[in-house]
Amino acid sequence: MSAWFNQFYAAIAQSPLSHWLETLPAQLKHWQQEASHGDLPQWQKVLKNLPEVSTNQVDIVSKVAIGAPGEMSEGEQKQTTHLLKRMMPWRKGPFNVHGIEINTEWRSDWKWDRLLPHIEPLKGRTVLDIGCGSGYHLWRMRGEGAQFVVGIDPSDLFLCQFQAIKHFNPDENVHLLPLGVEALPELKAFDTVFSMGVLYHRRSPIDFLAQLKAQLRPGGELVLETLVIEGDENTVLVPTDRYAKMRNVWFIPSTAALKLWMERVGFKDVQIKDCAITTLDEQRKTDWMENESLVDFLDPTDTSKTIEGYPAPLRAILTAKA
Ligand SMILES: Nc1ncnc2c1ncn2[C@@H]1O[C@H](C[S@+](CC[C@H]([NH3+])C(=O)[O-])CC(=O)[O-])[C@@H](O)[C@H]1O
Repeated sequence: MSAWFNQFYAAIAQSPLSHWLETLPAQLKHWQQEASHGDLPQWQKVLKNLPEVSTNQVDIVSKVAIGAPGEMSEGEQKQTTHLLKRMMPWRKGPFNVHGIEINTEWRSDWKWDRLLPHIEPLKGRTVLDIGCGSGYHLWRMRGEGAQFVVGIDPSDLFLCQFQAIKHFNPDENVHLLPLGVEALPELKAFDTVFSMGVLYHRRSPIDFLAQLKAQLRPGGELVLETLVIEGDENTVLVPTDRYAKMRNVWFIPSTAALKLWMERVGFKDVQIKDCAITTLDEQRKTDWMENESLVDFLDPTDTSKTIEGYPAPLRAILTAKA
């Protein structure tokens, strides 16, 4: 684990991110101490047992698929499937690892397809994905030619899932750090910052937007994806309790309200690029995520509503400049 982070420190030491080294090592040391009391040691064991299989065949441009047929024996494939299943639930993907199809709860590739035509080309860019989950989109960012890709997500499980994929595709320019957005100093160094599916989990969304802006170099691009509702610039839904059975949903603005919030924190050229209802094909239960999924979160008699009676999940993609 220290090796993962040491690789990251070495990679940023001579870069515009070097000032991160003033705070990051102490934070990750603290995280390591805390995490050692949870499930992390068990997932680390899983990672240690993954077979060593190298490949030159990696497709991270049209999907995330690693390996060519025949590189992994049938026995290794069985063993790997068993080990990866010990890291369930797999939510964001899908991944194909040496023929093993990790059919995740979400078709994260569909979100990627929706946003890619609308963003500045990633070629040569240093990018940050805040709340990156298992890191599916990190690979797709690298696939678009980003030079250096960093994801942050506070979940220990998602870090380990990411490391499992990285084990089979050890790209030194793709990293995931177990941090929440609140742990970031004002880095002002990234060319593009993504944050998808996180704003509604924040109690203070305007502060969150300011934190995103503080990670960008002047002129850098924000790509923001979040739940929205229909309405004008003063429309925002604050659920009385749960939203789609999630306890931690705080603010669901209209796209017009969100645009206003972004402008109020100083973003320029804010544009609403896409708005899509989440379908039952995009988020569903699979062999790799056996818990409840979207179908269980919607009103069984009217799927335009959540089970609590709110508008069903509608997601928008906005871009803006720092
Ligand atoms: N304080 C925090 N700071 C950063 N991340 C956080 C925080 N709290 C929770 N998260 C993380 O934000 C992610 C939200 S999921 C979107 C994944 C991906 N981006 C996707 O667009 O598919 C959307 C959803 O499941 O509702 C999870 O991985 C959390 O661990």
